[in-house]
Amino acid sequence: MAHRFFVTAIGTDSGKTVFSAILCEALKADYWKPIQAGLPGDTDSVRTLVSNKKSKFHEEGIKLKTPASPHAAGKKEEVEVSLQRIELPETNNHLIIEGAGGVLVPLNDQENVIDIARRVNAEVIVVSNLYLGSINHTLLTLDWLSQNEIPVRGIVFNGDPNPESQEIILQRSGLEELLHIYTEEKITKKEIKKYAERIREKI
Ligand SMILES: Nc1ncnc2c1ncn2[C@@H]1O[C@H](COP(=O)(O)OP(=O)(O)OP(=O)(O)O)[C@@H](O)[C@H]1O
Ligand SMILES: C[C@H](N)[C@H](N)CCCCCC(=O)O
Ligand SMILES: [Mg+2]
Repeated sequence: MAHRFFVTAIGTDSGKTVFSAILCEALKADYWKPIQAGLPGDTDSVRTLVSNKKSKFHEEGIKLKTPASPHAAGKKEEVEVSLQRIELPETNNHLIIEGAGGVLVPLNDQENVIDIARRVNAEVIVVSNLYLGSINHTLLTLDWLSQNEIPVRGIVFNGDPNPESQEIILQRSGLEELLHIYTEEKITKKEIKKYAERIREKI
């Protein structure tokens, strides 16, 4: 059966795009960014990082130039940002869907980015970082997802190891660590392939 994963994180610039490229490469999956705020977009980045020929890169759902929260970018550019305007692309392949920022980033006055995951019935993967303060940001995110009955497939750590942080996050959440992406000098096709090998057996 084709997997449908929604990649979220504890914030912005957390490594969602990097991890989405890894997962696309591991599963030869398609990629889709339903809401892009800020250009050039993540779809171009993932396209340049993925090596396999099967992955397709779908047109973004809503594209905004302003690098801001989608609700603010939409207001500024006078574009309606809403769930209703976002349509799941057609594919029989696995699909990796990348959110924007974290779970409660607003699309508008009522809707949030995580509502996209709910609407398309995708399994959520949370990218967590390991800076001081990230335990709280991660546990708040996971607690909100659990309280709202949104299933989480697992956690991906991105950054320099911090065993105390990683252990307490895994222990409190009861979730599986799917992958640890270390801080690399540069993220290129080579690094993406290396991590794709590591996650393939876990997914
Ligand atoms: N492990 C890593 N090693 C080196 N650079 C990294 C690593 N993870 C992320 N980066 C770099 O950090 C920047 C932010 O990462 P990324 O674009 O994946 O974040 P994001 O969560 O997708 O952000 P957004 O919310 O804008 O979609 C990028 O330039 C990326 O190449
Ligand atoms: C511009 C950025 N790279 C993302 N596209 C959008 C991040 C929105 C974050 C909103 C917030 O949590 O304050
Ligand atoms: Mg991104």
